[in-house]
This record gives sequence, C-alpha cells and structure tokens, in this order.
Amino acid sequence: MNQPTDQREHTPIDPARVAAVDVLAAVRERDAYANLVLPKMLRDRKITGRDAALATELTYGTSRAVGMLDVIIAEVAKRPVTDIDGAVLDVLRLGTYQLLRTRIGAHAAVSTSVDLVRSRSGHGPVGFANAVLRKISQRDEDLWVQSLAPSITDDLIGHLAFQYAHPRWIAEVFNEALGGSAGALQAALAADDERPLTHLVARPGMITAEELALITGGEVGRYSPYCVYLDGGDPGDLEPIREGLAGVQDEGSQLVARTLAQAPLEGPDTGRWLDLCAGPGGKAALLGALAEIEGARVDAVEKAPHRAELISKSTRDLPVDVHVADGRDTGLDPGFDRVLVDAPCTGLGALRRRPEARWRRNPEDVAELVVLQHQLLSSAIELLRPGGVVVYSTCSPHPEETAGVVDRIVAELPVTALDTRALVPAGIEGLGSGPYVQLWPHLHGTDAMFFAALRKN
Ligand SMILES: C[S@@+](CC[C@H](N)C(=O)[O-])C[C@H]1O[C@@H](n2cnc3c(N)ncnc32)[C@H](O)[C@@H]1O
Repeated sequence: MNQPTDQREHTPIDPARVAAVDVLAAVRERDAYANLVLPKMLRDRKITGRDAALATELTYGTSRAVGMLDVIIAEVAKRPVTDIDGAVLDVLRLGTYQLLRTRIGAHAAVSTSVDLVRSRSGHGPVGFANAVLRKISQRDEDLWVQSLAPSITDDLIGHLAFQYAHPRWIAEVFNEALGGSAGALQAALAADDERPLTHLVARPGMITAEELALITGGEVGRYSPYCVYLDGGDPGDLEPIREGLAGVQDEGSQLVARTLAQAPLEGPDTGRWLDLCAGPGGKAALLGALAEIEGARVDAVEKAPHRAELISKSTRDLPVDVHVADGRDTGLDPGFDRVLVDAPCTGLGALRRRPEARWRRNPEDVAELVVLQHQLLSSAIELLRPGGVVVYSTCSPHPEETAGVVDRIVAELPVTALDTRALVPAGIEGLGSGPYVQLWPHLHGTDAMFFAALRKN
C-alpha cells in the first residue's frame, strides 16, 4: 500500500486521494496531462481495484470541473484562487468536488481534505481549509449553481457553461456548431461533463469486435464494426492490447479511418494511401490493418519525431511506412489514391477524454490552427491523383476549423465534396444536413469528430 508523502500526523490518508492530489499538483505546476500521469502513478504505486477507481474518478472529475470549483472556492474564501497557496488549493478543489459531485459523505470529504492539507502544508492552513470546506458543504451543487451562475434568463449560455463546468467561449462554440438550439447545447455540455466509456478498436484481420468483447467483457460498439465499449479498468492490462491485436480508439476516429478506406474512387485503387498527420498512430494502425486486407500500403507522415516513433510502434508488422516530415512539404511522389488529413486542432471535441484540456485552450489558438489546417489540406490535394479521395477530419466541432476550412478549399481547388453521411455505416441518426459529418457525445456517444470526404476532379 502506498503511504502519504508526509507522515507527521497520525491519520493515514488513503492512497486514492493522495494520488489524486499529486496528479492535480502535477497538472497545476508543470502543465502535465492528468490522463497520462495518473495511469503511470497507479501502476508505480501498485494502486488497484477500488482505490484505483476512486483515484480515477476524483482526479478526472476534479480536473474537468476545476473552473466551476474555483468560482465557488473563491466566493467562500473571499479571495481569488490565485491568492491561495497552490498545494492548499489542490486539496480544496478535490474536497469541493467530493462535496458537490460525488456521493462521498460531507464528513469524510472534509476530514480527509483537512488531513491532506495538514500532511502536505503543515498546521498553518488547516483552519482555513476546514472553514472553507465546511461552508461549501452547507449547499449542494444545484444551490451553488443557482447562486453563482449567470442568470438563466439573461445569459443562458453563461448559465449552462457554469452548470456543466465549461469555459464560456467553448459553450459559445458548441452553441454555434449546434445551430443555436438551447436543448442541444445543454445535452452536449452535459454529455461532455461525464466520464466517457473507453472505446477499443479490434484491428480487422487480427481479431473481431465480437471476439474482443468476449475476451474483455466489453460490449460491441453501435456504429463502427471494429468497436468495443469498456466501462472502466486499465486497457493497458488487456492481453489483446498488449499483443497489438486491438487498441484504444474512440469510435468516431474508427469511422474516420473506415471512411477513408471505403470511399468510392474514380478509377482503380492502386494501393497508395497516405496519412498526412499520423502521430501517434491510432488511425494509421487501423488504416494499416485495412490496407493489408486490400493489398494497399500506407505512407504515414508526422512532423514530431517522438510521435513518429509512436506510429512505428503502433503499426509494427503492418504495411505502413513512417516518414518524419512536414505535411506541407513531404517530398513524397504525388499520385495517392486516398489521403487522410487528421489535422492538428483545438481538440474541443475530445474534452471529456482530456480532463483538464478545456481550461487550457484559448480562443486565440484557433486562428493559427486554421491557417495550418488549410495548408495541410491543400498539400493533401496536391498529392492526390485525379479521382482520388481525401478525408479531412478534426476532433473538434469548431465551425472555423471544420466546415470553414473545407468550404474554402472546395471554393479554391478542383475538388468536389462527397456526401460524407452516405459513407458511414447505415443507421447513424443525427448527422445533420450534410454534406459533412459531425458526431457528438450526446447524440452518438463518440467524441465530437468532424469529417469531410472530397474527390479530386
Ligand atoms: C490530431 S493529431 C493526429 C492523430 C492521429 N491521426 C491518430 O489517429 O493517432 C495531429 C498530428 O499532426 C502533427 N502535425 C502538426 N503539424 C504538422 C505538420 N505540419 N505536418 C505533419 N504533421 C503535423 C501533430 O504532431 C499531431 O501528431
């Protein structure tokens, strides 16, 4: 059993809360990613079973809600959170999350938090932390939302953003992408605020989704023929994943790769496929498995060398050639039949899987990304043969980096937009008015992936 970092006091603190607060500190101090730090910490500290589940729920839940928790903490502490010592703030956030968003009793939430403050920061801030958390415990989440969120009648978007713990600008982007429907916005923010299922991909030709579901105890996915849903547990422990027969991949991403592999071409498929932004290799691995079945080969381009290495690992034994290059100037011969541009983007569609990301992104990030996305898609079309198909995708529903980029390219270059909705498996509802596809967590249970298929004239 792991022990708390400081044993000055007699109360042993449970390993789950110690791990959670250590991850929150890493996120705050060095911009770490909670979903990378926590699994490693659990393994290193041999935290398993219920303790691991609790640590995961507390860490990710607190990270997702942090902006909302901070407003409540600042109100009660009567000072901005920037004036609170970081180590104390981490514990206050963790304690407030437990009080407002879990079924953990108020006494346990407050007393474990006070113990954590004492063990990490000494006696000085104990009284302060105790008083703040006791006061927060006097109301439930709904009452805090009522008293601190913008008014529902004057500022509906601001209200929903607060209620579902999203920065306001992101709620505005979702609202625009959803066509201004308040009901849809509420559903989208609520779904984005929940713990997502883990999605596995059964690599075609190696294992079927049915076999993978049987081995893992998961459930076969609704839309992608390769998908299995898992509710909890560390997928890294699963044999089919360790053996490379399966991977972790959102079902929406699986549909993107499948669409590229199956889109109808004009003229024969000569077997030259390209993934222009391939790191860390999730889609390249699925494309590689599909290429093997079709007798094709995939060139996988990635600018960052360490991410290119990850592609090599995930595509070992598959017909995939990895190139460290800039997708805007690859040096590869043109004439590809199929090209994927899974563009670098804001990631606003995958916020539920990257707990702290919503509080890190800025609206200013978008303009620069849109320039890069346009350049990458132009380059892809240059590398494509006439009659070939390019699929442009983002894990974002932001109108500027999705339809905005594609519409401009269609107006500028000799390409025709295909009805991408017709290229996904039958029976997926809620794909909108087309021609592109926008998936949503609240409608499809996937990340909010956007994708558009274009054919070169
Ligand atoms: C959204 S991610 C791709 C995810 C990948 N397709 C997968 O499924 O695992 C975008 C990738 O593009 C890379 N990238 C950024 N700028 C690039 C450029 N100019 N040329 C090629 N790759 C680039 C990033 O390093 C990142 O790995």
